[in-house]
Parts: sequence; structure tokens; C-alpha cells
Amino acid sequence: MTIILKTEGLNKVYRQGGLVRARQIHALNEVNITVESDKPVVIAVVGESGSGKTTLAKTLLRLETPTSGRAIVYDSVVAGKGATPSRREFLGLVQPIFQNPFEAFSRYRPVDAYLHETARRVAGMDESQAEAAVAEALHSVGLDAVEVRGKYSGQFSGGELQRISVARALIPQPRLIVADEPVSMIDASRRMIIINLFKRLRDEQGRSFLYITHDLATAYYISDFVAVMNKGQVVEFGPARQVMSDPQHAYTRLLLDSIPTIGSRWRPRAPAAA
Ligand SMILES: Nc1ncnc2c1ncn2[C@@H]1O[C@H](COP(=O)(O)OP(=O)(O)OP(=O)(O)O)[C@@H](O)[C@H]1O
Repeated sequence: MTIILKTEGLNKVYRQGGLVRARQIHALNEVNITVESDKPVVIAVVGESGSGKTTLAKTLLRLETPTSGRAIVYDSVVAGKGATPSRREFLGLVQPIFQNPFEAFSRYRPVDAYLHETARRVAGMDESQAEAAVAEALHSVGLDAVEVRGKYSGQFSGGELQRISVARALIPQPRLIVADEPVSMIDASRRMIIINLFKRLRDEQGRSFLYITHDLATAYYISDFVAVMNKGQVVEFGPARQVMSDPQHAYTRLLLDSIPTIGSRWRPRAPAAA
């Protein structure tokens, strides 16, 4: 089996304030999760604001250095002690999708220029390979390269622009895509298009996803595994169905109960009286 994602004693401590009133924030506190599988998976990371989800994403994306511990993606140590891949190898292994697609693309540069740049610089393609890869990536997210060509971010809806972000992330053919709140800025009616796209890319292209969200309903719908975070710790981790339908930790139950309709449906019913 392949180690799709493993974190070993991952810690991230931020220091805030001056010398006198310095404060330590344990954004990640001994995070240990292991996902081994022969098939690509979607791993959801849920938890309330400030629980450490984004810090975990940033650590896996090498945007933050862990204070201690390490992270492994597809059998390769990507963060912490012993991290080996070069920047280019790393970008061919892990790619990000961020929350706000309007921030990912400048208003003054056509969006396809970003896709071409990724193909040339990250994937090392020549012009004609890049042209073909951009067209193929846009096609896999349901868009037509001819219709996207030369257009600016303001000419797309949030949902379309997020699909273009996904297309950009696909160009280097990464094994894992880290998506931090990828649908929270998108019109509610369009969110499922992105969520179903992740599912399709998992099943048809073999991409795995780390899906960070506040939204337990989509986490339940899409994910194979769920990690529940609270105050920098993973308080519950396991197969999605098990975690959501039979939560073991009080915090997970609290989280599920905070969405009454979903929580009541997911929680096991009390056994009927004999
Ligand atoms: N650069 C930083 N410097 C200091 N503290 C930080 C920094 N980044 C995050 N933190 C703190 O680390 C903790 C975890 O933050 P993080 O952004 O990972 O949480 P989150 O679960 O992603 O929250 P949200 O759902 O609101 O995005 C919070 O207490 C946050 O204030």
C-alpha cells in the first residue's frame, strides 16, 4: 500500500508579542495521521476556526516549516527533517487550491497566462506541450481553452474561476491537491460542481485531495477519511462514514450537533425499546 499522507508528531508553534509578553500558539500540536491506500482518496480536515487546519495545509504545501515532526506524501518526506524532493519535484507531487479564486489571479493578467506559466516553469514543458496541457487541464474541469483564452479574472464567475484554479493545479500532474476552503467563497448553488469535480478527478485521474472545510455536509459527501481538529490537535481520525456516523470524541459530537439537521441524521438512533 502507498502512504498517501502521513504526519509524524507534527508541531507548529507561532510566537506572538515582544520579549516581555511573548506568547506561544500551538497551531499544530503533535498531529499524527496516516492514510495508506492503493486507491486515491479524499481526506477532509474539519474543525472550527483557529483549530489549525490552514496551518496543516501550509505545512504540507511547504509554505510553513514545522517546528518539529515531519510529513510524508506519496512515500516522499515533503516537510520537516529528511525532506528530500527539490522544489520542482515537490510541485509535481503536491499542488494547492486556495479559498479565494479572485485573489489567485491578478485582474490585469489573462488567466490562461497563469496556466501557461505553470506548464512552462513548473512542469518544464515547451510551448506546444504547454498549449496542449492547458487545453487538456481546462477540458478536465469542463471548460474550453478557446473560450478561456485572453480573458481576465473579472470575466468569470467565482465557480468558473475556481475551476480554472483546479485546472492550473492539475497541469503538473500532482498526486495530492491541497484545497483550503475551496468552495467557501463560491455561490452556494455552484459549490457542488467543484465538489463533484474533485470526486471525478479522484476516480478518473487518480488524484488525491486534502479537503479543508468548515462544511461537514460536503466533507461527509466527498471524503474517504476525516480528520477532526480542535486547538491544534487531531482529536478524531478515521474513515469518513465511521467518524461521522459514530463519533467517538466529544468535540466531534459537538461539531455534528452544531448542524442540527445533518447531525440528527448522522447520529446513530437510540435502540428501540423492547
Ligand atoms: N502566522 C501566524 N502567526 C501567529 N499565529 C498564527 C499564524 N497563523 C496562524 N496562527 C494561529 O494559529 C492558530 C491556528 O490557525 P489556522 O489558521 O491554522 O486555523 P484554521 O483552523 O485554519 O482557522 P480558519 O478556519 O479560521 O481558517 C490560530 O490560533 C491562529 O491565530
